[in-house]
This record gives sequence, C-alpha cells and structure tokens, in this order.
Amino acid sequence: MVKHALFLGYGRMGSALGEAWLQAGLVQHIDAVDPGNIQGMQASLYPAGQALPATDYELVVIAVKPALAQAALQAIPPARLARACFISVMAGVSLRTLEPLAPAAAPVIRTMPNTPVIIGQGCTGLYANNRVNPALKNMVSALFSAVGTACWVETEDQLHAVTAISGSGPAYYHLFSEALAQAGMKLGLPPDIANMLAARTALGAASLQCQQHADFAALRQAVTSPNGTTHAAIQIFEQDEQLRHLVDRAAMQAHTRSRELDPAG
Ligand SMILES: NC(=O)C1=CN([C@@H]2O[C@H](COP(=O)(O)OP(=O)(O)OC[C@H]3O[C@@H](n4cnc5c(N)ncnc54)[C@H](O)[C@@H]3O)[C@@H](O)[C@H]2O)C=CC1
Ligand SMILES: O=C(O)[C@@H]1CCC=N1
Repeated sequence: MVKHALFLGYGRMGSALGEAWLQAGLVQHIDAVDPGNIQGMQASLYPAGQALPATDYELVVIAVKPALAQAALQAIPPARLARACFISVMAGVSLRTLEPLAPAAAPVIRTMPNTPVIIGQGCTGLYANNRVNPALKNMVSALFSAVGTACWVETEDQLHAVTAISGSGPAYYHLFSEALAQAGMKLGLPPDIANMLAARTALGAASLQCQQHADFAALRQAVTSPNGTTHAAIQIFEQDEQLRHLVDRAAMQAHTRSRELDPAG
C-alpha cells in the first residue's frame, strides 16, 4: 500500500484514479495540487501556490494537460519528491521530457488510461523506464487493475497507438451511439428509448466482445442473416470498406496528434 501520494492535477482523470485508489485502500492519503474549484473529494486539495505538508511522497501522479507538466512539477519543492516514483497519465509526453523534470534516477512510469476508469471499467497501457523494479511494476499494475484492465507495452512508441485506440476510443463509441440514437429518432422512436437502445446495444455487444476467445467478425456474422436487415445495413458500412477506412484515418490522426503533444518533439 502507498502511504502518501501527490497528484498534480485532480481533474477528470486525476480524481477518477485517486478517489478509486483511496476507496480501494491501495493509497492511504492523497495531497492533490489543482488550481480548479474541486470539491467533494477524499483527497486533500491544495490550490496551486499553497504550501504542501512536509511529506516525503512515495508516489507522484502527473495528471495535468501535457503543456503544463513542467510548470506543475517545478512548483513542488524538490525535497518532497526525492524518494518518489512518478506516474504520468499525460498523452504524448515522453520519458525524454519527463525524466529531466524528476530527480536523477527516479522511477518513471507512463500510462494511458481511459475514462471508463471512473466506473472501474477502464483499460490502461503502461510503460516503465529502466529504474522501475519488478516490485514497483507489480504495485503499479495493482493500482491500474483496480480501475479496470492494465497491460504493459513493449516500447514507449506503442503508447501513441494505445492513446489512439483506447485512450481516445471511448469518444469514438460515444459518437457512434449518438449517430445510432439520432437514426432511431429519425425512424420514429422517442429520444429516451432511442438513447437507451443505443447504449444498451453498445453494452451488450461489448460484453460479448470481452468473452474469452471472442472473434469480432464471427460475432458480427452471428447477427447477420442472409439477405436480412443486418446484411442490408452492413452493406452500407462495408461499401468500399468506407467505415474501416474512416476508422483507420481517425486512429492515424490521433496517433499523429499524440506524437505532436510531446514538448521534446
Ligand atoms: N480525459 C481523458 O479521457 C484522458 C486524459 N488523459 C490525460 O490526462 C491529463 C488530464 O486530462 P483530464 O483529466 O481530462 O483534464 P482536466 O482538465 O479534467 O484535468 C486537468 C486538471 O489540471 C489542473 N491544473 C491546471 N494547471 C495546473 C497546475 N499548474 N498544477 C496542478 N494542476 C493544474 C486543472 O485545474 C484540472 O483540474 C491530460 O494530460 C490527458 O492527456 C489520459 C487518458 C485519457
Ligand atoms: O484527447 C486527449 O488528448 C486525451 C488523451 C486521450 C484521451 N483524451
């Protein structure tokens, strides 16, 4: 268990992780620096500039927007950070940028979670620098497994792909649900029923996809009767592989943007 953690940024992602770890008893106490007007948290909040307690933090979580990483870290007295392990949730920001901002030889772990961590259903890609020992790796796996599924990637570069697929991915599914519900309304359904059908269909389909050995194409084919209604719709999506090309282009664009977010370029 982590006794004292410091969060830099306690917005959507920071607070989702921090509050879940406190709730699960994986972290005993969190001090969170955030200039925002954040209330109703178990963590102790410190507006930026307010003095922190004289604590040696074991864990520092950087959960500000990528462009603010340097300012947020440099505002903390170095003595508070001397023994800490650093976890970044920031998109794009590389170890090359992060390591010089932390004490020399500090363990640094980059992570890419997604918003379903809020309900314990997230998935997180993780990558560690060479200062992270196996015990620390296990501890960090336990933290992210408490909010969903965690996996270590082999290269730091793969985190850009994790960001493009699962980091940003919830928004893609929400957009599809918006479009599906809108189509339902156009076809005469009341908004509450159209929204419920879109969301419940996404949940049911995702639950099937998460079964062991699930084959996405086979699941699709199981819905698609020859010459039936699904076949009629799928033909539209698959015409010239339009949906696949669109998804491919969107993921590439997110991947490119993730690379651009690193101040080290
Ligand atoms: N929202 C998402 O789906 C995901 C976000 N991330 C990453 O998480 C990070 C935070 O994103 P969100 O939580 O979505 O944004 P957010 O805007 O909800 O949270 C950022 C927080 O940082 C605070 N802040 C601003 N300046 C600060 C400073 N100098 N010191 C301390 N705190 C400061 C803000 O008041 C805000 O509460 C980003 O780097 C993003 O790339 C990663 C995965 C998914
Ligand atoms: O859009 C973003 O930049 C962040 C990273 C992944 C999800 N949200």
